Amino acid sequence: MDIQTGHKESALSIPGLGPEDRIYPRSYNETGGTRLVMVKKDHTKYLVAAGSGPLFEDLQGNVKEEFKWCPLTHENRLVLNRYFEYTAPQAFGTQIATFGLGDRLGLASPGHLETIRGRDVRPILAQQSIRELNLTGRDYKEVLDAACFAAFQEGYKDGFGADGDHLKVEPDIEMALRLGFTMLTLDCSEKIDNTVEKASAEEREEKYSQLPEELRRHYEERYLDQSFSIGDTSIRFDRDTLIRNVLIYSAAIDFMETIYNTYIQKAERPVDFEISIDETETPTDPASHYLVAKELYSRGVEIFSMAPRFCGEFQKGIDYIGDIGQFEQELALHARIADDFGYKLSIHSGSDKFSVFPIIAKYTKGRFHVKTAGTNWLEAVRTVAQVNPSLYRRMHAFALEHFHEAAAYYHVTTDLSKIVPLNEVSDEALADTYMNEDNARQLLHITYGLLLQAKDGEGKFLFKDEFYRTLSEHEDDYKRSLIGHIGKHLDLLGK
Ligand SMILES: O=C(O)[C@@H](O)[C@@H](O)[C@H](O)C(=O)CO
Repeated sequence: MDIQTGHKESALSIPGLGPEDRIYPRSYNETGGTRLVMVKKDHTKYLVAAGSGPLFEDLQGNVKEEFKWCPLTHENRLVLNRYFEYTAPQAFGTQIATFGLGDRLGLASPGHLETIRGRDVRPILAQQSIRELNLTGRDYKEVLDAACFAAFQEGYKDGFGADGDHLKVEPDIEMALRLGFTMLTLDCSEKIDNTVEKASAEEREEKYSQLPEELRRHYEERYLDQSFSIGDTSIRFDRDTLIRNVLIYSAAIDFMETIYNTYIQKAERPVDFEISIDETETPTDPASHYLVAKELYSRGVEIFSMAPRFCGEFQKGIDYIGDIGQFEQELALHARIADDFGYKLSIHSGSDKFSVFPIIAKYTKGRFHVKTAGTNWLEAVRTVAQVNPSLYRRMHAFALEHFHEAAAYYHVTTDLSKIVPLNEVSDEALADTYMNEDNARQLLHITYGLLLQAKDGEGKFLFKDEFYRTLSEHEDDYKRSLIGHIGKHLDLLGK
């Protein structure tokens, strides 16, 4: 099979590739006497090197008929990073919109890059939380390898990021930084006191009085009975408001400062630092967002983005649930706070929030960070439903049986009784019936880990191997599905 390289030499003709195999022409590169391209043979991808030179020598692989066939290993990914800077992740800072495209399978990034290419937004391709790693059985090396190889495969040279997402403890932060992640999302949910909103004023006073006198004085001197402007809106911290915010957020703010001073300030390269306070029971009042931001910046902590918990529901894989008028009112304030302090507003669980994307685009003035992950998993499931109905039926039935185990990891309000029974749906109607209905979307969304890890009595994967093989056989179908669906997200975000 030949690849027209547009180079003065003849086309690169690679022996041993059959009609089912493929060459990825955008991956083609030449350096120092080596010609390199990515191919897929028998549903396995390789880097194929020809010629000679340091790159040919540095890549690990088997030489056949003067071609070195190099597997997509971590070691070969590091070699690519050394020779081709665009295959390594980078930080982006606060001035350009960024879009998180968490890829639980390690298969979605080529489609993501095809979608985002040429748009005024940059992709954070390697974005997985520890929760996702635990549920999929992957690690950060694999996540970052897949993203780097995708950039090489697609010849995407505009830069991509790598987000250690929802990190809560220092060992995970150290591991992500050591592996070269360029963004850290610090999850402060376990430092936020959610009991405060349910307490009485007397109980809050009592709890507040037990805080160190120095801490109480710190906040009272700076905020008590003070008013602050957020655009045309003035916020004021009366005693009860201040006490509530100090009880809810002061430990989290100290945690943010410690992590910033310990890791971000001392990092050897730029790291985008995101604060996540979205996965808490307590919606983030704009006044609370302001106080957290004011405290951070007064302590010298500068961030890339902040993810508040918005009013309403940002549930996984479905549109916004709530009063859009109230959402718009509060988002305008959240966006203004982020703008005034110079960071970006971050929107978590951004998958499919189509009804609020125009509002987000408007008030962030197109400078945002939006995170998605589950929606590209669901597009993979949609593709399987279209081309391998038997596999989809088996996965769907398993998901129904194990849904409640998965519901422990994600907050959803799925009503299983509203999901049409499988035996009432034809093969041809599976994708439309289930991938366009909220309850079925959430059923398949949150059970991804159980589905991918499920094994039979002999230790053989029930679905995973067939799932990956099906997506490999229908690589272009999956890519088209992603381009359409993720493209809809970006179109509505004005990108
Ligand atoms: O599912 C997860 O654990 C993560 O992908 C998400 O929580 C992520 O932070 C996100 O908001 C993507 O929608």
